[in-house]
Amino acid sequence: MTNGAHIQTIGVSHTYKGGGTRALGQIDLEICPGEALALIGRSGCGKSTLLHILSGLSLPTEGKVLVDGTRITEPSPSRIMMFQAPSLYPWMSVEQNVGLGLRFNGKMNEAGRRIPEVLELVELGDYAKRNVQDLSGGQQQRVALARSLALKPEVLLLDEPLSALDAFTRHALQRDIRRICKDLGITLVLVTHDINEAVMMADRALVMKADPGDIEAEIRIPISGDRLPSMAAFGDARRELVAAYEAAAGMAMAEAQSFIPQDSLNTPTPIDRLAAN
Ligand SMILES: Nc1ncnc2c1ncn2[C@@H]1O[C@H](COP(=O)(O)OP(=O)(O)OP(=O)(O)O)[C@@H](O)[C@H]1O
Repeated sequence: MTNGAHIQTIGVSHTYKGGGTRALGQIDLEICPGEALALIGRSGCGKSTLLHILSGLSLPTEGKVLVDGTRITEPSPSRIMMFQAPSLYPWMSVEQNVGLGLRFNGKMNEAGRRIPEVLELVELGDYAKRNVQDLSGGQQQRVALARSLALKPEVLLLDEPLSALDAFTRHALQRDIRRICKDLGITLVLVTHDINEAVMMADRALVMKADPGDIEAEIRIPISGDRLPSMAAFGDARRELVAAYEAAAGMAMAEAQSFIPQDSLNTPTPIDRLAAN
């Protein structure tokens, strides 16, 4: 269990060198310890740029990011970023891949205890000795998640890590990542194009607009316990988010709806079916 980190951005703006694209206008936001926050918006509105700045991988052109009151100037193993590709070493076993973060951070003395612990958390306890090449895409993302968790991060930053997965696997991971972060007290920030993913995973969603990237709306998603797309509260939050997305993107509702996987509009999703059995 960590305390989760408190994150604050003060006047953060970013202009890329070269082409001079102003990717972010002026972002002032606060994320509470242990909160799950989604950044959502059309392509090019600056979601990934903001996530990279929160991780310390990029420094803003102006403004600053404070984590627990301290200005960040570089990446840290306490703030882990996960991407669409799980980036595993294919010739290594599951446990060797999970131990890589510990190895690179000089913490191999913790491997014997931490690796089995985090493999249990991601439900891969029986897969420790397996080669990662023999795992499905969803299981490989679970290995990458276990590798991140082994470092006991205070912040997990997700840049659409589930977008390449099938609907069933994706829903299961959305549920499990939220549960694990809540159980461990990790502050979660995720970038997604998928409105359902935001409602499945986040306590709050920030809807961004482009030119320059800015926060246009904030939607709270106060659904306690397990979330299912068939719940009335889920549908309410999704409708609110679609309306905000539509306004931010300057598009018609029908066009905004086309960004949402149709399988979860009104029909039961794989997760609903799982819960019903
Ligand atoms: N390395 C770069 N150099 C110059 N401009 C960039 C660079 N990376 C991103 N941009 C520009 O900055 C703006 C914001 O890009 P960013 O990738 O943050 O948006 P995004 O909302 O994450 O988009 P997507 O959803 O497509 O990933 C865009 O106009 C993009 O073209």
